[in-house]
Amino acid sequence: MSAAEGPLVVGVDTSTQSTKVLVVDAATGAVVASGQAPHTVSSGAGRESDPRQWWDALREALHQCGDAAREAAAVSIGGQQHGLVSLDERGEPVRPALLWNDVRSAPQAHRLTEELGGAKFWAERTGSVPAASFTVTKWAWLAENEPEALRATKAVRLPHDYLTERLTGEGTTDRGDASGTGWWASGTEAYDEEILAHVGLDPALLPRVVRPGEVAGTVRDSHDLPFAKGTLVAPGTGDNAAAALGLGLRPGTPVLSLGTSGTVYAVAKRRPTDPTGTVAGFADAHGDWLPLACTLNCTLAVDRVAALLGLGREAVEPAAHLTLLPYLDGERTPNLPNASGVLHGLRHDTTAGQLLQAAYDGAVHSLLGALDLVLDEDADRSAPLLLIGGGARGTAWQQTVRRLSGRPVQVPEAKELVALGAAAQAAGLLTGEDPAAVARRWNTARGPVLDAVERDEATLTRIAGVLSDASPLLERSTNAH
Ligand SMILES: Nc1ncnc2c1ncn2[C@@H]1O[C@H](COP(=O)(O)OP(=O)(O)O)[C@@H](O)[C@H]1O
Ligand SMILES: O=C(CO)[C@@H](O)[C@H](O)COP(=O)(O)O
Repeated sequence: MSAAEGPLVVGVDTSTQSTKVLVVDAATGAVVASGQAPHTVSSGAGRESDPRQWWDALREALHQCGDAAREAAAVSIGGQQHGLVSLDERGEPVRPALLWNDVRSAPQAHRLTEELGGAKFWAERTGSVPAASFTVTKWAWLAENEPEALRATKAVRLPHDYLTERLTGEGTTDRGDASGTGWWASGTEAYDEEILAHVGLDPALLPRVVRPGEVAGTVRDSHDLPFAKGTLVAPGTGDNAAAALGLGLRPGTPVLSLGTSGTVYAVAKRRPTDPTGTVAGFADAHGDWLPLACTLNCTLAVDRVAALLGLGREAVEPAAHLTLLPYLDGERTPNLPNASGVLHGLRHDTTAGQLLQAAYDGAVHSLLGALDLVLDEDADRSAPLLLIGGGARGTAWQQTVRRLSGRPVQVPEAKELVALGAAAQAAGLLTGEDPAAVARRWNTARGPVLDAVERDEATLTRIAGVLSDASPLLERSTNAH
């Protein structure tokens, strides 16, 4: 037996690049054991992963946790949002999952928006204007490009649903992740029959939406994970909603997450309906809302620039007059799915370190442009930004966010806030507490606050100018993919 004060819970983050698992003492929030195993994502035109690999990675990450995982009284799975997992009648994937950062469905996003009443209709109905990331556009892409795969599909799941179902044997999801599909009406909090009919998706193929605080199921008999039969399984949720739980987030505090995706969000009491499409009007995992903006190019894009230059991540030098829009994967914020990277201001004396700093600046600029939009009008504009995700550990990321936001930046010591939020959700099942209150009791957001510095308006203005002037180039496909 472990020396924990309370029962143990397991929180999982099945994210784009890897699965991370924490075994947590529900009484104190102490992390008793942890594990991590990588995923592979296809390169080239699309971004796909085999869902069975997520299960294998979960098993491997749990194995790294040793005996602690066996003692878990409850488990919860948070994961990358939006991915389309299509399953056959045996529950096996019909094809690899189409991931959130696969932009091939950009034409379908555009077409669906126009066909069903325009951006305002979608924002009012679902909270969001569909971009290529949204599941509904991927379903429409499948219908047009792989009709046989579509016909073979007998169940449609999101990444976290897929793993939860393999644990419990029941098809379930939650409001947070459902709100990123494009077929969940945020006004009525139910699947939208008109949208589903329009894209030819039978609602019977979709999982049941479990309410916050409800048990999604229990661990079934036949599986190869170290959980005991009957272990409670919480609803789980999308990774951003899970991190919001993991931080015990209250309205008015903005979060900037630096991972494969860059995201900026806050908890809100009012249902978001942004017709410009910059802010996605997601639901959070406990009854409020999570207005959020997301970029496709964050840590991976900057790491790629560093690798091309042969530099380490921290080898930056002030970028002076150099602008790099690091849209290596196309971009979602701003909505430029066909874009590629653009460099402006190169001179004989430009250094590699300046080029790298310009990549950081370009990546952070896109996120900060949406910061005020995700906050309620009465939010305190000088409150610290919470910086999370793998990139938050990097000094160059921290300093770039600090300089371009002009705000204090708080970096929580806890590293895996998505998995921690899932663990808090699992703990809430045992104690009857609100998971965000559990996380506050665990004091998960504690960490150093970097003081505000003067905002670098010149750089922000320069990047905005290049973005605007390069607009025809950014809308054009390079045909490299
Ligand atoms: N010490 C570090 N400094 C800067 N970046 C880091 C550091 N450690 C990890 N990262 C970045 O974190 C990213 C992974 O972050 P993570 O939030 O786990 O991504 P995801 O959830 O999308 O899988 C990597 O792409 C890497 O660039
Ligand atoms: O698409 C979004 C949010 O809308 C992304 O935030 C995904 O949820 C992937 O997250 P990471 O794996 O990068 O953390």
